[in-house]
Amino acid sequence: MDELTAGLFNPFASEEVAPPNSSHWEAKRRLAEAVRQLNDLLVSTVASDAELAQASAQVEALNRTLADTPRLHGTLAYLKSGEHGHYGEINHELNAVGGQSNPLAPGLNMWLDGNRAYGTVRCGLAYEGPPGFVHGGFVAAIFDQFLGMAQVAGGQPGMTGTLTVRYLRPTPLNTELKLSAQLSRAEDRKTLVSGELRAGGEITATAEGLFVRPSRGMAAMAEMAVGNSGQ
Ligand SMILES: CCCCCCCC/C=C\CCCCCCCC(=O)SCCNC(=O)CCNC(=O)[C@H](O)C(C)(C)COP(=O)(O)OP(=O)(O)OC[C@H]1O[C@@H](n2cnc3c(N)ncnc32)[C@H](O)[C@@H]1OP(=O)(O)O
Repeated sequence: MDELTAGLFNPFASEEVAPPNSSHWEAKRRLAEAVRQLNDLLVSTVASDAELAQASAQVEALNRTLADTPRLHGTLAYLKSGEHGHYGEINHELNAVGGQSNPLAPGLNMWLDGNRAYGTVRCGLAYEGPPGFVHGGFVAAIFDQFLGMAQVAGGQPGMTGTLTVRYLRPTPLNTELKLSAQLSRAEDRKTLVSGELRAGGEITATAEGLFVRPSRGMAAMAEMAVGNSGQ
């Protein structure tokens, strides 16, 4: 474990969503929730063209305001600022699948109980693929993140090498989905994790992930990413 992996799992180790660690994240979670609602409203509204044009102008004005505020580009920049918590806390807020403060993320919550990992997630209308059901790419993304966090319990966290998803039946929108996972094997740099996704007690998909700790180590991988986050 290193600076990045130390404490990574802690914020997730609770059945309740871990509360924000500062007023900054509290404020950002509120904004993220408002943007999630905006997403749902955008895909469902059949307002007039004039109303849509007016809404666009309002959002564009807000974007200009936020573009003029101080910004940090990427989780590593947040970590290096020293003001926004440890890596696990920052990832808990900004991760693309699990981040509470990232409106792209459906907001995956997860926790450990013994040697099993559990999680819950709900995907709104913006995640629709087949009519009324979650897009399969998001199901895979949820497994990638969930199994990716579960493998941290094995003590040798790595990057997703291979992820196999078996879609057994469609996964419904606007429904609390339940995840569970267990470590199948952890040897040297490879960790194998398998998991299930359930809706209303029925398994809709299963997955197996093989995670490989990079030969250079995770921290070196992160350093390699500096400059990729846009300015
Ligand atoms: C970016 C910075 C991140 C910072 C993180 C901070 C700490 C957080 C800590 C922990 C949290 C983790 C949370 C993750 C959750 C999200 C998961 C994702 O979405 S990850 C993104 C998608 N995945 C990739 O982009 C991988 C891209 N691929 C690679 O980087 C490399 O190919 C890598 C690391 C997978 C392997 O590279 P090698 O050079 O270290 O591997 P070699 O030495 O060749 O192989 C070692 C063993 O692994 C097998 N192997 C290698 N690649 C494999 C693969 N793709 N599938 C299956 N097996 C593979 C090989 O056959 C070999 O096995 P034999 O020892 O011979 O038995």
